[in-house]
Amino acid sequence: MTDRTPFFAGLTLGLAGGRNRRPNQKAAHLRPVYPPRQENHDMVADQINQQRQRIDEIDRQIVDLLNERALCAMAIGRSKNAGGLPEFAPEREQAIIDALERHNQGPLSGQSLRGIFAEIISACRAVQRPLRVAFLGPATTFSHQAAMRHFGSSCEFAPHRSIIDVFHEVERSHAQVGVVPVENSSEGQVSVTLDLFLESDLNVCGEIYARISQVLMSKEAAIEGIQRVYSHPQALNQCRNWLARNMPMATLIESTSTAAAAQKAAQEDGSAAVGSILAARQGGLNALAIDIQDNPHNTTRFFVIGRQKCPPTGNDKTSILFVTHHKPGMLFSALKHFADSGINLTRIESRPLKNTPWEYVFFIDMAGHVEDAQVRQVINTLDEETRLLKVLGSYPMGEPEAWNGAEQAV
Ligand SMILES: C=C(O[C@@H]1C=C(C(=O)O)C=C[C@H]1O)C(=O)O
Repeated sequence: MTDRTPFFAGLTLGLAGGRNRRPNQKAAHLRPVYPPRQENHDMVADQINQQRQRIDEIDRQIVDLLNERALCAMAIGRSKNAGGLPEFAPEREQAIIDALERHNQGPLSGQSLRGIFAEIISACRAVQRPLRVAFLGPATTFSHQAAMRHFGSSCEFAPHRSIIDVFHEVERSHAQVGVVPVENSSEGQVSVTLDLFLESDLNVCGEIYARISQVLMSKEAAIEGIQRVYSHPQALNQCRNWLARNMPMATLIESTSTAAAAQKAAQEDGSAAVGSILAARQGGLNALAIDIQDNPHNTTRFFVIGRQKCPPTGNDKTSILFVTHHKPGMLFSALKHFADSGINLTRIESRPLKNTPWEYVFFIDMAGHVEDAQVRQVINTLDEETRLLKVLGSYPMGEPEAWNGAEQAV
């Protein structure tokens, strides 16, 4: 991806018009820094130099240690190849991050540490074999960003035109994993994804929560000149009130993705797009307003799908789907098994069964792993009582992303 200078000009403009900052209030990093008074100057310079030398020394040690770590990963990769095991081991990656968070004494935050180790693990995975990650493209969609944050940048990211293509790529082994949206905190279920699980044999082997900050972007310098706003229907819905309040005269036009909308806005005068700050940057567009989603806590949950199953980590979720017999009390009876076993349900959703009108398939997420005795037992009972039951997978419980605001996403 290339940075283009106009984006930065546009971003500054956008921030001034953004929701959280008054026009003349400068961000701390933009305030002028004055040189220290002359008498302190030498002492300060000396202190800084000393610490910088120390940092240079530490950085060299870090590089040596990282290479030592990569050599271990290569050796593990060779053993896995010999044993026919997949290179990607999500449960091990989760265990590493959890243990390091427990070990961490600060001042680095847990979130910083997670980001750093996502990249370290990504690089060590890549020396075995780069992980190929299929996602709903084009580049810069929220799926792409969620995938990059979760898997680090040392992967092959493969954009696809539709969610069904992402499933197919993983099914055909063209990619080891795929990232697909499953639900949004404002807009609810992503029905295409749910429906595909009925037909597909892929497993859910991870979940990613991504805070969604929507940006209004355009090659125009101000909102006033904009007649058309492009975006994915989900994104337009997420910003419906803001758009009605701030640009009531603009026509809203649906696109296949937020990234495609940004491309359209880059080609047309008088047009804007709603999408990610990354899409604005990629398209060289001005960010005219940031965080325009009506719900400030707008979050999308993604599933990582793969052909492999994920062993327990001690902090997992399990997703299943089932179809009950069409008799009174069947859903109640199914849910009662979970209640009786004290299993915490984290989501329940239904979708119509396509080939049997007025019958439904239920999707349930629960705390626990399918190898846990209690979860196993309830699933076995349900299997006997229902017309169809499918375990979609057990996977490490994801953590909702801490909110830094759109500026940090730059
Ligand atoms: C090195 C391994 O392979 C991969 C890389 C990992 C790492 O860099 O720590 C962890 C898990 C795997 O996805 C391993 O399985 O231990």
